[in-house]
Amino acid sequence: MEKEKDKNNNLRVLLNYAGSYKILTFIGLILSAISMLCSMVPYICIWLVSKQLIDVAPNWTNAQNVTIYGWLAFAFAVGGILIYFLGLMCTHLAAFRTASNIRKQGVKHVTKAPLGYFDSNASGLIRGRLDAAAAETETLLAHNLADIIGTIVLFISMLIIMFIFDWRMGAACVLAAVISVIAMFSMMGGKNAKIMAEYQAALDRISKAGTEYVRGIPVVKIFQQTVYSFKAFKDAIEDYSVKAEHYQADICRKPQSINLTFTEGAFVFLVPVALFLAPDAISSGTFAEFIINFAFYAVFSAIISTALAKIMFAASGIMLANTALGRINTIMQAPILKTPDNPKVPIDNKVEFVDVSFTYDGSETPALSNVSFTVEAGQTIALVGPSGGGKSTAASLIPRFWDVTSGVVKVGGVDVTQIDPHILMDQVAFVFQNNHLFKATIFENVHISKPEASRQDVLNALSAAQCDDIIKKLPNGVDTLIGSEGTYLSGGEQQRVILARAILKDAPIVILDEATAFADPENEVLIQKAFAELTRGRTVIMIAHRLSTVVNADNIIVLKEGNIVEHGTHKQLIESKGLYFKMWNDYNQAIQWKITSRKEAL
Ligand SMILES: Nc1ncnc2c1ncn2[C@@H]1O[C@H](COP(=O)(O)OP(=O)(O)OP(=O)(O)O)[C@@H](O)[C@H]1O
Repeated sequence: MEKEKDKNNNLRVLLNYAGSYKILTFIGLILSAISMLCSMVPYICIWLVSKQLIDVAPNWTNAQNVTIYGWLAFAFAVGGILIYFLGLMCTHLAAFRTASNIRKQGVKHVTKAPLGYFDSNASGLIRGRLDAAAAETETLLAHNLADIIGTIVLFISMLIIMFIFDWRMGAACVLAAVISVIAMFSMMGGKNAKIMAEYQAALDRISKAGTEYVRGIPVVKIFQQTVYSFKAFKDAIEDYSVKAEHYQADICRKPQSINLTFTEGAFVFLVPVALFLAPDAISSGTFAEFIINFAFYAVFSAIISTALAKIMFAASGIMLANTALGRINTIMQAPILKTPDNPKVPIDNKVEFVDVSFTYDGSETPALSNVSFTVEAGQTIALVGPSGGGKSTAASLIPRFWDVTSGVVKVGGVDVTQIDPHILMDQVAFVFQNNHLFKATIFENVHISKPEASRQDVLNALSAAQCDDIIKKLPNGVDTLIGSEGTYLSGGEQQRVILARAILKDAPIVILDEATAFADPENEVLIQKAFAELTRGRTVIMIAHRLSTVVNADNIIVLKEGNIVEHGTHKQLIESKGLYFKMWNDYNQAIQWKITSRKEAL
């Protein structure tokens, strides 16, 4: 019952996407129903012609209405086809508009999602999902719905006609159809519905794991692995084959055989019933009419298989559209970044965390628990600590990649949720490790952070980010398209261009995720210089992986499992001999080891 309600709701939701074009769907459905009624008329005409011929036999010239019936049959057959096409045009127009509106509204919705949403939902992937789901709804709206309505009308009129001429032979034909339909629905209903859902879910898992596998091909190749090393993909394939075999062999085999037998042989009961009725017809002198009726039902029963085939296609279309709509709904339910009704303006560049806790959606343990700290305007603080401690999470709450679960993050004395998102974005520049360059020129890649900047501003930013050597060696200098025709930048070079982008933005607050690995020592020196340019005179929150870069920070916050376990200057933390002290010793030992190995290698 609930499910039926869901389906109806889904259909209503889908139809609402069509906007004013919704009416075309209804017109299309009505036309489809009319065309089905038209397609019945030729059969009745055949019956009438046969009856008249037998009535006047052997004086055939007395059969005056034969021509009229012939033309009538022709007119309704052609008219039915034309009306059907007209109906399809309407449903197609509405379906295209629906799909296009789904795409537009989906994209519009996700652009309002917080940036963090795109960490786990790559924008390309969302677009792909939206596109595929929108296309899947097209089939339902353009064809399946019209076919369902047409088939319902066809069935009702068939039932009426079946019983008009000879109810006994009519019942024989209907019985075959009923058995066929029962067999078909037994594959889908009851406990089989659950198995079918599991089968669909296995199919979904295989497709997701397949995508992950394709993404991971470089890793698989590098480590000389095979597809079987991708356990999730292998498991998904195996699980699917078990479910598919069970579904096909145990669930579908019997009902499908019954369905096909009675769909294609709708007259299996007709012949025995006719043989049973024939003697009566002969003795009562109505054998001629009996033969006409028999011929009519034999011909007419052929429609049953067409109607049943249509129902089957329509049922699978509805299922597909339902799953598509489910996918669309998850996109439409993406969280929205709330904008303040009466935005406030930050008064300075101070950053404050007041009792902040944050738990990722779907996670049970908080990534941050009751975290409080203050970064005065112009100060530099470093977030350090073991992997998974919550450093990146804390940094990402400042530009509202996510909103806190409890507590407040303030910029310039104002809760970030009360600042106009555009102003907040202007206030903060962030350089994260997963920032990437677009397939565009170096100039465009930097210019994007401040569209009103002049060419000279961009060049100055590149220079400040120590990019002069990169530009010098490129064929078209700053106008070289990167990511094409063999023009690729090394990791360290890319990092410097990204820093130029942040320098050009000239935001007073800088959030910096210091990269863990650079290509070579030369690049590293240049990057440190670029960092220094970017952070000069600004409020800086730095996620530090190498402790050498935090020694001069005004405050170091040590995060472990989402809690601040220590804070203070480098000197204070070394003296207190806590976690930072231990990390510092480990770090120095690692450096020592690196230097010794290099010396030995030389
Ligand atoms: N998008 C996400 N969804 C769910 N959990 C997440 C997400 N990002 C991080 N986490 C979890 O939140 C916790 C803190 O992660 P975070 O990335 O902030 O730590 P970190 O200190 O920056 O780690 P690292 O030094 O390895 O970058 C971890 O347990 C992590 O698994």
